[in-house]
Amino acid sequence: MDLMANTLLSAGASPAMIHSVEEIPEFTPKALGVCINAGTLAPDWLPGMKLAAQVANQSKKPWVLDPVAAGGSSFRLKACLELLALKPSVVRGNGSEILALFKGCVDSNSKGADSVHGSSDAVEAAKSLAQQSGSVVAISGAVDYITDGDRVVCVHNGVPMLQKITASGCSVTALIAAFVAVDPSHAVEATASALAIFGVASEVGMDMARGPASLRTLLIDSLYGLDEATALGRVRINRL
Ligand SMILES: Nc1ncnc2c1ncn2[C@@H]1O[C@H](COP(=O)(O)OP(=O)(O)O)[C@@H](O)[C@H]1O
Ligand SMILES: Cc1ncsc1CCOP(=O)(O)O
Ligand SMILES: [Mg+2]
Repeated sequence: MDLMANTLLSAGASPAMIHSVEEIPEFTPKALGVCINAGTLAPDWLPGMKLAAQVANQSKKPWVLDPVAAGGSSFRLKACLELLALKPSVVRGNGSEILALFKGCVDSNSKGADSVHGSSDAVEAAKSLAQQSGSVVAISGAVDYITDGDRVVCVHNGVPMLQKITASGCSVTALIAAFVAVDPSHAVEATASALAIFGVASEVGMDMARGPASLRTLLIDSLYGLDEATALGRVRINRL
């Protein structure tokens, strides 16, 4: 939650981390976008997540799902599939998470929040999942893939060290929610842009980082200080 909120603040967004069902009906309509993250899922939390998705839908606000470790347990997979059925604008996961959602079964090789698959292993699953769900599906990894079931856009920014920072994936999903909030009718473009900008910030930070802990800090600083020339000069996006 710390890294997610600070990522959003650095990028100029205004985060609020809300859990309670008492607050969600009043709070959610005020937000321009919602991010629902399954990371620390518990039975007590699931009703709030579903309610937030429903209120976002009623308020015509985009919402984005991060199905953290979806293949890790039956409870988690069922919850993520129920959330996906509530029609997020975008679902962003790593290769293993997108494959678990597509196959609808737990993964006996699951490493939990970390992927055991490359992002390219999940491209066909992501296309089918996007067609079935109506959501834009993004797979993160060495190359990020974003699809609406028809187009596939690739983002080549980022550094491998991001895998050593917990919640880097969660944070880029939050950034996707902020970008989609700005341009809800172009969810593919907004998602690719968020992934590219997060990747560029990590590349800039990596020039001075000594390891994951310093990169974590430099990532936030780089995102905050990113200028248009650096962003446009370093973004690498193409079509598959
Ligand atoms: N090998 C890599 N090279 C460059 N960027 C990467 C690599 N692996 C992950 N990333 C980037 O790290 C961020 C988090 O992605 P990922 O590690 O796949 O998510 P998660 O933490 O949910 O598993 C994304 O912005 C992604 O592009
Ligand atoms: C390690 C862990 N366990 C539950 S949530 C979480 C963070 C996962 O974050 P990310 O998918 O961004 O690495
Ligand atoms: Mg993750």
